[in-house]
Amino acid sequence: MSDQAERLRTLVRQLHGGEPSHRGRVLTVTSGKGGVGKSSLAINLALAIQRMGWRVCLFDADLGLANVDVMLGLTPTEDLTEVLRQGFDLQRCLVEGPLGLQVISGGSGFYELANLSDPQLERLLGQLTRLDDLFDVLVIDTGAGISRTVLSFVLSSLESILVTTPEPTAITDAYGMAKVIFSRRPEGQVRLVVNQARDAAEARAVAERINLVARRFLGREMDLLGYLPFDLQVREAVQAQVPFVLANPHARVSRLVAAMAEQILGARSRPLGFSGLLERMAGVFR
Ligand SMILES: Nc1ncnc2c1ncn2[C@@H]1O[C@H](COP(=O)(O)OP(=O)(O)OP(=O)(O)O)[C@@H](O)[C@H]1O
Repeated sequence: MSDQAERLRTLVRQLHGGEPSHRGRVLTVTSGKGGVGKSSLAINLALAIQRMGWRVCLFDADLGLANVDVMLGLTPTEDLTEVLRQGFDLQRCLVEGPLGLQVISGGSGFYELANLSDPQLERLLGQLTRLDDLFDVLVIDTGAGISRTVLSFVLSSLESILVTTPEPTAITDAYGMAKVIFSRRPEGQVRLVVNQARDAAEARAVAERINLVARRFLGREMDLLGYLPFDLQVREAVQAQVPFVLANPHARVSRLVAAMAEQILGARSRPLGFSGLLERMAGVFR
């Protein structure tokens, strides 16, 4: 573990001549339970931020079972496995999406991608760090749960958006994820999004329920970034492969996502740059 931490630090020094570049923000969108609407939120949030004028890269880190490209109707030309096997530049995997959003697909149906070794994860994070000059914001859509790969991405970023629904199973798993994040990345921020909530009151009740336990057992709590109601337009947008913020920019769900984007970008930023990914991953392996 400590060897890997040292290798990561050396890599950061090599990449930046000893100086972190202090540029972009890295946001991970994650969840404890699968199927809660994480990818849908990540895509629409990335587009809402891009629409505000920021240069955004959306990385689908649900490696091996990625579907952001499908939800956007994109066909990636380069495969992430080649970056890992041959050391290709990650920039070759960038595909342009709507509004100029740049997307990197995590590949689908590749067992190898779903089971990356530590050095492969390291190489991938190193390549992401190199995108720092090209983008203002990197949105990483992680897989669900607390696997090693998911945690590597989540713990390597300082800002995480934790998605849950009001269902008890999703709430329990969201708390589980929050517990891991707070214990292993105490300096980071976790914001909660309650998807498929009846209304703002239900979302606040869900957040309070999680925070009650989090305050008591972890001594921490999460800000409620926002909520989204159940809305068939979200499902229809997935089916039509056109994100709802584009298909129906004035719909309630779209306005709620735009408000989240404004809240995040208006919030105080810690400009560590993408290089922070590796520095913090080194901390994970310490
Ligand atoms: N607010 C919503 N209203 C209605 N349907 C929704 C809403 N949010 C998500 N969905 C639907 O729920 C399904 C799962 O969404 P999504 O793929 O974004 O979840 P996920 O958490 O990323 O799943 P996974 O864990 O498999 O990656 C999709 O069919 C999506 O259209």
